[in-house]
Amino acid sequence: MTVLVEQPELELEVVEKKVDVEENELLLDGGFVVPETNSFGQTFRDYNAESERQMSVEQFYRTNHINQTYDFVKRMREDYGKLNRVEMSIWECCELLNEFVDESDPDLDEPQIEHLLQTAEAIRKDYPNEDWLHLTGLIHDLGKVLLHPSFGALPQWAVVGDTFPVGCAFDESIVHHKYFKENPDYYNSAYNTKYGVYSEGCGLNNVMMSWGHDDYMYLVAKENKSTLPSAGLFIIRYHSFYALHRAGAYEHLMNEEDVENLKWLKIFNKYDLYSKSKVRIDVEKVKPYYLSLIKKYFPEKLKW
Ligand SMILES: O[C@H]1[C@H](O)[C@@H](O)[C@H](O)[C@@H](O)[C@H]1O
Ligand SMILES: [Fe+2]
Ligand SMILES: [Fe+2]
Repeated sequence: MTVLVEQPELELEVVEKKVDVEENELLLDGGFVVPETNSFGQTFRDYNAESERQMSVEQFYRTNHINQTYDFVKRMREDYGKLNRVEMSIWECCELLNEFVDESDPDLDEPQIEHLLQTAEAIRKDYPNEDWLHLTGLIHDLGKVLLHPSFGALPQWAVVGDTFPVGCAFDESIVHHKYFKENPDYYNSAYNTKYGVYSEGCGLNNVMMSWGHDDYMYLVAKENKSTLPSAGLFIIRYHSFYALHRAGAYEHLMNEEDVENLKWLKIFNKYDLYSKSKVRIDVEKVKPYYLSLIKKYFPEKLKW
């Protein structure tokens, strides 16, 4: 049976307003105050600022860039795409994430569940009618469960951090780009050109992205027949693809549907990034609302 999923409508005017706001970090974004600095007193996503986390984050990206090759990604997609490891609900997965801290993130050292709820609640305030977007906020990082022993306890470099296409040249806008010089694909003439194994407008769906929590959670949602709209699935799959949604690289690989979905991703990104703070959310208070959304868009138990 094919389930037809309604695509949310995005008024262009709204997008333009949001984009304007991006230029001035202090302006309100439909109610959400975009903070100037992260909880360490630095600007967000400053990968060079001297901080407690700078060195470990850079070390993280070095290992990530060396090991994310076309062959590695292909193997991981095949293996983890089988979804034969665990059966659990979405909420159970949120709870599993409680113990993990993301080593790639210069802006956050809180357990992941805090980040999920902070993102979702910030979106909910500004977009009260887009319940699919609230749920997308809650689940977008659930793929980090790959760090858990029942998923083979993958190393951080294979789970978190920004993502990028493999199979074509690594764009200069990617964080700590210099470490790609130690990646074997960098010297492979099939992979190191602008298009590599891809073609103009082929669609991101046909592009292999570095392996991590985004692509994995997308596979989980899709294979378990989530009824989230395509924009929701797109956000989950590409939210770490900063070279695209922030720097505008790789646009030549997008098709028309990608262009539409990218508008929602840009909105989402502001909440994902700037809601990171030390302000705790009362989990028990908001839990019933999110359980009702999970019920609407997902089966009770999912294969992971
Ligand atoms: O460090 C962060 C973190 O791992 C996020 O979950 C991911 O989406 C970002 O792109 C990354 O830079
Ligand atoms: Fe993420
Ligand atoms: Fe996130």
